[in-house]
Amino acid sequence: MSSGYGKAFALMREAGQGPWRDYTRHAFVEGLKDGTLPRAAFLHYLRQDYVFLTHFSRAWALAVVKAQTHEEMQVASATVNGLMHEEMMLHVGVCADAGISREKLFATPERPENLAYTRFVLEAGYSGDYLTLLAALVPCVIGYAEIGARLAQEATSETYRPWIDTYAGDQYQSYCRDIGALLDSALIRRLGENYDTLPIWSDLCKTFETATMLEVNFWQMGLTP
Ligand SMILES: Cc1ncc(C[n+]2csc(CCO)c2C)c(N)n1
Repeated sequence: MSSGYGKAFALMREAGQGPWRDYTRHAFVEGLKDGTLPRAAFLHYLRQDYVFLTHFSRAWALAVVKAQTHEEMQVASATVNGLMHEEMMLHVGVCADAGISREKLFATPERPENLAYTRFVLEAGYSGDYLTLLAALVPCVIGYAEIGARLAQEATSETYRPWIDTYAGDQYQSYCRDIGALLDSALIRRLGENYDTLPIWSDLCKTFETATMLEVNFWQMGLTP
């Protein structure tokens, strides 16, 4: 299922396949699939995710700063825009329907698992270059595409269908193919075609794997409102 999101993503996913499986097949994900995830856990997750996306938008803004080409800047700035004007607004809408006001959503206390993940990604952006930052961002972005695509096929309940469709839909899948291509071209531009033979490659894979493990913790947090 890793095909379609580029070569570097497939290699990084392969290098950290244990954590990747824990992330994409977490009990929270399986609960979305069969509809057994309690509504309270889902809403708790969404509120935390709203906070998560605030910091994630800031990290993508750092990618605008660290970019070296117009296209690299465009992808990053379009992502900041999409996150703040679309994805975060979906969360605002679902929470409003569940009686959680904007004020309450904005004031959500941040859980440590959430804080650890976003500050890890931001640190990759502050201290690292564009490649390091992308390696920290990609598990989150493409992981949801993989989860959405699988759940669209395997879901046995309609309860969480709107959530699944957001990530399984053509628009999000096509965006993730672009992100995979961006990662490939950014690596080749800076390191050459044989980037995966260089010492820096294992550092990038480690960053990818750490972000993946932090996604596992985020799902686990979702199960404990
Ligand atoms: C914990 C957590 N991980 C991943 C996503 C998915 N996601 C994060 S940013 C983005 C859009 C493009 O960058 C998408 C789909 C999420 N919402 N929450």
